[in-house]
Amino acid sequence: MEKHILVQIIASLAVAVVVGLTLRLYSAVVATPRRLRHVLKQQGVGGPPPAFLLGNIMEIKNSQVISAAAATTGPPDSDNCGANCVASVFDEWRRQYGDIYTFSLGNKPVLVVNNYDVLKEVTKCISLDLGKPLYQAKDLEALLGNGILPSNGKLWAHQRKIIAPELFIDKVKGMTNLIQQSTMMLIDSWQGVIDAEGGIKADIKIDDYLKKFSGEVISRACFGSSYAEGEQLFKKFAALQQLTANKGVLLGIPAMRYVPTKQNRREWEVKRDVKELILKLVKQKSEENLEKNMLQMILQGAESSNLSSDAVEKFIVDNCKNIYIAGFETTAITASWCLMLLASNPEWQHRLREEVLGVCNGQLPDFGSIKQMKQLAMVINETLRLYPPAWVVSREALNELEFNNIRIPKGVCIWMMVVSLHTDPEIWGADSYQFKPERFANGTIGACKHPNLYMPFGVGPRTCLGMNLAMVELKILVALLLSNFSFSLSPNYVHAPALNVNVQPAHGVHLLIQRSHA
Ligand code: HEM
Repeated sequence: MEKHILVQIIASLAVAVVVGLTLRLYSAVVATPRRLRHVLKQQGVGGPPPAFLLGNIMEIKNSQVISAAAATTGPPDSDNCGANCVASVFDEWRRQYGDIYTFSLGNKPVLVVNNYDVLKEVTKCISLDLGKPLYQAKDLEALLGNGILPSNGKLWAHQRKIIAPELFIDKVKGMTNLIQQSTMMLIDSWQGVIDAEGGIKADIKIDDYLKKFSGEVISRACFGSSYAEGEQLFKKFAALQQLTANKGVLLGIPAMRYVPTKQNRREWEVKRDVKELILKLVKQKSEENLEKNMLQMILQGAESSNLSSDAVEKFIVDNCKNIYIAGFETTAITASWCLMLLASNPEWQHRLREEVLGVCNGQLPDFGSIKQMKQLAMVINETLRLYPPAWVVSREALNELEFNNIRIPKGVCIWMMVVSLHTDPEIWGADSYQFKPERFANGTIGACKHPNLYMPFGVGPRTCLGMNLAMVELKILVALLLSNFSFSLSPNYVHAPALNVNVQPAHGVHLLIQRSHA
């Protein structure tokens, strides 16, 4: 009899657990997203109807496939810039539903904001209630962990306090030598290819060389190692990034990241390898007892945080991963796009070379001289306008917020479509899709109607910490390359901006590189 009662109790408990879990799942997947969309709809914000579980992911995915088919050979068409590879479906929704609309990323409602008054308030908001989307921390866990890029609240503030001073402009000034040396290594390798091909010019796919360059700079500047020492690590990062990008639509599906699919198992394995490699590097560098660099600061920051030893390890590994990932590919891709644009616009290439040679007067470009290269700054700004590596700046309302009388309930994400805003004719004028660096002659303020909507480095308190380093790095690199070579597009170049994690050239950038004075 007693046994019978026990079985009944266990069965009732099991039913209660199953019902509880089902209700929670229903709430997370159906009821909450529906309620959030309803709150927005009541305020006149519409959008495409979401499909069960996937939301609108398939429409976005299909529009990217169509955009990828728009690849062209030769110089880029005036409207085939970064905006072309991502924005088609978003532009269509904007036409249909207006400047503010909502779509669903899996079960997550996302508010896309193109309205300037609302954007003005979002970009100025400094509240910790406007944070990074929580889905990013979950979906990109293997890649970013809980480092500075996806974290929020007190943890984020603590990480920023540790990392920011290491990237202040006076610190970057001290990195000029190593940037010059890393560029000279790149120049030597291109000279070598040219020599092997007869000594005058060579057809070179530049992307991997530029990645090696930016990897060298970030390894030496932030971690006191070299690209060669960190090479294995960079390869693992690339593998992790590719595994994340391969997930495509699966990324948005709730709980998919826990399923031991072949892809997920591979991701867990690479993640373990990355952790081991970083910890080995940290151990080696702290034993060398060199001058303090970012690695040492992250180490100190972790140790002073009253964390358990596992948590200290995680803090270090996650933040090292974040710095590498934030600064490595973004800078390399910008350099690729910049050289592609200079190769397609010989008159600008000529103007910049004249400027560099005039300012440097036979010396290497350095921190002082690059400040005088106004046209170089204009070209880099224009590159980042047309091909911003980060095509969207995203946030989540971690508590209810209000912008320009629009109530944004907790849990709604906000997307600022950088690629669309950077080419919006209302902001930049009728020539918004064209490469015209002269628009930046008087800085961002003179270039467009709403300067806060030029956001290649993001906005507000979460603005890119590596902006100074990236700009100095790009200026020294381009100035030195222009003093040594001239560039034209190779017949092998296929222009196809594509969306991976960043906006990048799908088939790489092939240039004919000729030795100057050859
Ligand atoms: C052309 C090169 C680069 C571009 C276009 C770029 C762009 C960005 C963007 C768009 C964000 C997000 C901002 C936001 O959400 O508002 C960001 C964040 C960040 N970037 Fe960069 N970045 C570049 C280079 C670098 C470099 C070289 C480093 C470091 C060595 C770096 C470190 C960071 C960090 C640490 C954050 C996180 C800031 C935070 O959340 O508080 N970036 N970057």
